[in-house]
Formats: sequence, structure tokens, C-alpha cells
Amino acid sequence: MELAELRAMLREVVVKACELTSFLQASLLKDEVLSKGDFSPVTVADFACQALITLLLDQRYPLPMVGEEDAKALRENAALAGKVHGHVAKFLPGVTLEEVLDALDRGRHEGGLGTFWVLDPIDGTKGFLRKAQYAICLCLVKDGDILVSALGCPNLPVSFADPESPIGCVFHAAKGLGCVQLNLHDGAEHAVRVDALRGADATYVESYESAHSSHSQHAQIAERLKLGPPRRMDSQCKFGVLARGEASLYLRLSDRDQSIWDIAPGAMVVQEAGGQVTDVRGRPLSFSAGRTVGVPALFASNGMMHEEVLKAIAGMDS
Ligand SMILES: Nc1ncnc2c1ncn2[C@@H]1O[C@H](COP(=O)(O)O)[C@@H](O)[C@H]1OP(=O)(O)O
Ligand SMILES: [Mg+2]
Ligand SMILES: [Mg+2]
Ligand SMILES: [Mg+2]
Repeated sequence: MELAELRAMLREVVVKACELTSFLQASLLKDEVLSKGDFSPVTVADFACQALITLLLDQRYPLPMVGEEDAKALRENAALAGKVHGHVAKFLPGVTLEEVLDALDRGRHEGGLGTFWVLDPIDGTKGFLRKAQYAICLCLVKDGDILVSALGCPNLPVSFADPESPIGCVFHAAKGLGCVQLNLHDGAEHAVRVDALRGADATYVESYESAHSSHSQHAQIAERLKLGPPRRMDSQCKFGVLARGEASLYLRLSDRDQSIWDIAPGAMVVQEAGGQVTDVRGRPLSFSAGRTVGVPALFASNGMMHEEVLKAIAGMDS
């Protein structure tokens, strides 16, 4: 398949997944949320979305899958497994429970070199539970490079400039072909590009959850660069906001190695919109090391201000 064709396929799959998660966000029940080993939440929607996307990709372009979730918890909880199966079957009539569980378990691929899908079915599950921002994040990685990517952001306003803005967009990108925003309410698409701001005119985004990255270190950088207050938001929607020029910088200074599904899809969207994504020493990221990036602290910028951010980080109190 050509890159443009792959990208259209990804867009179609992620639009379907947005429909599924929007429905589930509105109807989610307390007993449909579990806590994982690291105390982070996972819901019926995370499982259903990963299974649906894996099965749709199997029909169109089957490849190994590096996915966040697997079927272990569902194999121990028949009631929840039945619900997940029911939600997936609405999109894929006739699919069996075992096919759904098997699709989830195939998300355990180790990554590394080679060609595979990378999927975070719901990035920002805490935001999803707060009825705030979350993203469906999918990309295709070949030998560490990302070829195509799509970020579904069902709750993201189409434009922050418009107080009456409809919500829901999908950012999609293909290597060398740029980044496009699709608006879910009317199907309109337009190419997006990072802004060209720096210094006091520039703004930044960071995690809503202060446990996910260091808001205090971000504030030190912002002070040095004289940036205004941050916009806080869950999930890889932040990469989309940067890609369309509604922020100039996304800071993610953390001390926990990042999973590739948390970074790769969003990073591709920003790079194809003209921006830059590196670790805090300015080194580009590679996605061939396995299921994690091997980098805890990173940032994405409009490119214009990348050097000054690197200098501010180098001069920061540790
Ligand atoms: N303690 C943590 N440190 C860093 N990232 C975390 C932590 N707990 C959850 N995450 C992940 O942080 C991301 C949330 O994005 P953000 O912090 O930018 O809002 C998600 O990828 C989430 O995974 P998940 O996909 O399970 O929601
Ligand atoms: Mg999670
Ligand atoms: Mg995530
Ligand atoms: Mg997730």
C-alpha cells in the first residue's frame, strides 16, 4: 500500500474508534473501570477500542501490534469480557469472544526493529474518566521510523479560537506528506502547521495530571523563556494542539521511561506539521528499542524555539 492509502485507511479506522469511545464515555459505569498494577485506570472502553482497531487492521493490513492493553484482566472477569465483546460486535457483527480476546493478546509484541503497529486505544484514561480530553493514538513503525500516524481526539474543540467550537477531530500524518486535521462534526479537512512564535509570544501545554510530569520544572523553563501560563490537558491531544499552532511548546519532563504508544503517534503528527520532538539533550527519538522509548524526559516544539528551550533546560536547577 502507498503511504497516502495507508493514511486514509488509518483515518477510517480511527474515526470508527472515536465513535465507539464517545458512546462508551457517555455510558460508562463504575464497575467498568479496573485498576492496573501501577494503579492507573483501565476501562471497558480501552479494551473494546484496542480489540476493534486490531481486528479492523487485521482485515486491511495485518502486522504485529505493540498495544498498551492485553486480555489478561478480561480472561479473569467474564462479565467485563462479555461487555467488551458486545461493544466490538456492534461494529463487527459475528465476531466471537475468543477472537476479541485473542486480538487483545496480540498487542503484546515486543517492538524493536521490523514493521509493526503501535496503539494506545485510550491515551489519557484519567481524562476519559473526568469527561475531559483523551486520544486514540495509532501509528505504523518501520525500523524505528514512523511512516503514518493518526490521533483521534473526540473531545477536542475544532479550534480554541472559537468559543462555540464544535468538538472532535482526528489529526493524521504520513512521512513527507504533512499533517491534516479532520473535523468529526462535518468531515471537513485542512492541512495544519506549527506556529512560528518564540519568547514571550509563545505558549506551552503540559499534562493535566501533575504526577505524570514535573509542572515545577516546566515552570522554571517557562520563567526563563518568559512564556505565559500553560494550558493543561490530558493525553496526546497536546501534540495535536501544538501541530495546529495553538501552542508553541509541549513540555514532558518526567522521570519514568515513556511507552512508545504514549509518544510515537503524537510525535509524528508534530513533525509532519513542521515541529521538532527530542529528548532534553536535543537527541531525536527512535522507536526501535522495544516497548519503551528509553527516554523519560522530552519535549516537542514548533522548531523555532527548540534551541532556546534546550538552553533553558541545560541551565535549570536539578
Ligand atoms: N505516573 C505516570 N507517569 C507518566 N505517565 C503516566 C503515569 N500514569 C499514567 N501515565 C500515562 O500518561 C499519559 C497521560 O497523558 P498526560 O499525562 O499527557 O495526560 C498516558 O499515556 C497515561 O497512560 P494511559 O494511556 O493509560 O492514560
Ligand atoms: Mg493506561
Ligand atoms: Mg497512554
Ligand atoms: Mg491508554
